[in-house]
Amino acid sequence: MAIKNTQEAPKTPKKQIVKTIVGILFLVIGLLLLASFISYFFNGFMDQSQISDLLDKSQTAENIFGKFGALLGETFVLQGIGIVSFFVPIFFILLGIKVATNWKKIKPFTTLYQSIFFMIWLPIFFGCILPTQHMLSGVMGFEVNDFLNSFIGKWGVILLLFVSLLIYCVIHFRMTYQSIQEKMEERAKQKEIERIEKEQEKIKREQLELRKRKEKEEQEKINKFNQDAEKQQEKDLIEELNLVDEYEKEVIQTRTINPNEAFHQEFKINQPKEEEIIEETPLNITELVVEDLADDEEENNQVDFLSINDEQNFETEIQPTQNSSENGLELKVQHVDEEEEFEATSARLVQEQGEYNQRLDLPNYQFPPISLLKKYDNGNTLIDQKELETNKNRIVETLGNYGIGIDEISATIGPTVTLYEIVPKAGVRISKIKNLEDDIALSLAALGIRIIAPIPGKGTIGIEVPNSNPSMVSMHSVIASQKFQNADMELPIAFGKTITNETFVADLAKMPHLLMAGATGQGKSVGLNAIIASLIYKKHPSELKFVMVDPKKVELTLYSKIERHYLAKLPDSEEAIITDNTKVINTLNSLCIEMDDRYELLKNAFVRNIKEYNAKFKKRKLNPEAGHRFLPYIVLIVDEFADLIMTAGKEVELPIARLAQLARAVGIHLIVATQRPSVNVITGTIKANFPGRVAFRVTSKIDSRTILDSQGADQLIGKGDMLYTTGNELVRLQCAFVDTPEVDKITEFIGEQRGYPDAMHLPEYVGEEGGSNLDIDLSDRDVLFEDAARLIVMNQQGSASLLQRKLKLGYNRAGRLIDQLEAAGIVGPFEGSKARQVLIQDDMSLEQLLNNLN
Ligand SMILES: Nc1ncnc2c1ncn2[C@@H]1O[C@H](COP(=O)(O)OP(=O)(O)OP(=O)(O)O)[C@@H](O)[C@H]1O
Repeated sequence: MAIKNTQEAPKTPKKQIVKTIVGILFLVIGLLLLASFISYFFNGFMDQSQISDLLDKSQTAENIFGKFGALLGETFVLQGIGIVSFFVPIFFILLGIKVATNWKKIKPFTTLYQSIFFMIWLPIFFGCILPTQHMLSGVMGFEVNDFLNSFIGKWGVILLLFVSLLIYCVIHFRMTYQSIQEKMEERAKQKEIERIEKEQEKIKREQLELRKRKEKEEQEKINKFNQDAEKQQEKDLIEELNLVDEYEKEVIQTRTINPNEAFHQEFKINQPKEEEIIEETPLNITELVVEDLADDEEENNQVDFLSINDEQNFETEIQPTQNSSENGLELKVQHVDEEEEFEATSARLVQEQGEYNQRLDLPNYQFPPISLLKKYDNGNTLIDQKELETNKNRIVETLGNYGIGIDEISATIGPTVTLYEIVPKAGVRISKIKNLEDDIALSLAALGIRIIAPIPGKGTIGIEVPNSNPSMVSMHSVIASQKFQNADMELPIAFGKTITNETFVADLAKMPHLLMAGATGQGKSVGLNAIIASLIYKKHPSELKFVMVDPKKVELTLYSKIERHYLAKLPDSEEAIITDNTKVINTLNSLCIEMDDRYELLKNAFVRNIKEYNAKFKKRKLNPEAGHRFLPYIVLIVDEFADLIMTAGKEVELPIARLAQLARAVGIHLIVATQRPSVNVITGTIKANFPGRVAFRVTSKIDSRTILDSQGADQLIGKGDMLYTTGNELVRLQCAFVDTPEVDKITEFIGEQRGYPDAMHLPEYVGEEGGSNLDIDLSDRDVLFEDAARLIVMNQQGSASLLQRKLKLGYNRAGRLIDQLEAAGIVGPFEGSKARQVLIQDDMSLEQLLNNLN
């Protein structure tokens, strides 16, 4: 929809003409005075006598404008105010330009007003410090200084000049103590911002280098993997070849001698006797063969030929082996045959049983119907023509005030914001519009103005203005959309709608990990629910598992209903949704083990990623007896990452970073959300491995930079207004809204259906704190062991958190100490949520025990 800018009507030409003429006259006067004054400075003394009689033609002046110029110089410069006379021509020049052009930036009267002080001050100043230089002070400066000198003395004049200058500065530049302080603070802030920017840039550079390094490493890994695979393949082939070789020999012998094993023995041990036995034995096929053997022992091939003719199956077994045993070239023949045979087997299996269908695990599983999601009344964007017109006028006006002309302006109405696209007049600098961001926001009296200058791919400038009546984007509308329903993606996520009201669908498998940030109450949890719902609407329980970490304990609990369908957990844990931060470490490490296991499977299957692997598995080319299985995608969701980092630090960061670096190929994807996108939560390593970013509204520009590497998230308007990027351009979206009752309905619908017996079990991980006391070697005690023992006995409280707090330790070390204390009999065994019992009651007994230990 386009609104054309109405151009200002031109002024009447007559008025313009008069103005132009007057302007030129002023300009000429100014230039005349200026040239006369300059000329007077060089020739003034020579011309002084020439102007005594202006009408005497015999007398000529050196001044550029002759006697008239000399007279002007004499009057203004020498007899008047000295060098400051130059203010006069400058004023006329400015006035001339102003009148002729009406150029807003030129303000001659303001300039005059501002220079009056110096027109008085400077002549007195020159009169005081250079009393003989009349050209500088003029007669006025000289006389006034003379008078003041006689009145208050030379030092009095100097003081007067200094004080008056100071007062002028205070008034003119508002040079108060506070303002100076503010300026200094501002400068310090500016410096701080610059420092942060530099740091961010450094981090960015480091990230880039890290990413490059990672890619190189990964490439090397892949190369090594391929080489290993090739070597292994060759080795396998040679082994098989040898095996078949041996087998061939065995078979030949068996064929020639069987069915009588004893006969075979005899044949082997004593060949000459053989003939005799044959003679005595009634004629049969075996005898025939042996007979042949005896007749022509050198021609083994013949024997084979006969044997082959004897039994069809035998032929296929012997033929290739026989060839391959001759030289290396036939190796390939053997390989091809086996592959063909293998292909034939899998093809036969597929023909008999059909392709493997993982969904048959739960054949009657019903996907939740879309009707479980609520339709919101205001699903369609309401166009308020008046609001559009007002905003357009204000934008045009504001830009006009800063001298930015507009050729064209158009509006695209989105669910929460309207994008006004501007085509500026030729020659307008883009940075100028960008700098006016705050002014435009002020004049539109709205939060959340974002200026996109220029809009990538278009030659226009975008100004996003929030709608006064934003419309809700329902989950229903995005799930029901063609775009989502027909999405040909591995893990499609319907985030919401773009500014052009199109459903926005992204593939988590491509991202491959997602970092989400936003201040509290801006829509993070709703966003997570939208992601989970999108995946559930597309993926069968056999194809997707979630690992959920929810330190807030309330956000993801609803999903416990679908534990037996969609969740994965550690084998020994009761709850599938992890709310205890200490358990997270085990789960993350367990996921790392799962990742390594999956890589092993991929390696054995000679494929590079989960998609190829599963495709091969479905074609029944991978033997389940060799450990192969259909691999569901695993999506790890962490709702409050800052909390985890605070409590477990590196112990969480390392497995997360490892998963983020490597897990994409094996179908493990991470979605990490945080309220606090500060650099100590989202560290460089984490950031470098999470290319997908979603930012809801954050409170500062710095937070926005941390999450998006650019500002913008601080200007969002909240309530699901978000920016999404995968490293290229930012996309502004309105996140789809899915309410708790809707999630409840979906999980209930799924939960009521038949599921797996339990949540998917992740591999077992025995953490450092997981070992039994029997494993603990008390001769290798922690150096803080005695301190910890004394602290526990003194407080009579056997908890790791006490040690963490008082001794400033990480969780793991405190846990290890507690285990050692338990092994030493100072504290009792683990009692769930209660603190451990302290078994030593006083210091004396403790010292005794410690002595014994030593
Ligand atoms: N996409 C959306 N559309 C409309 N309203 C929304 C949307 N997302 C969030 N809201 C509104 O904002 C409120 C807070 O959202 P949400 O609970 O997701 O915030 P949050 O960022 O998770 O907060 P916290 O970090 O404190 O949990 C919601 O109750 C809802 O009213």
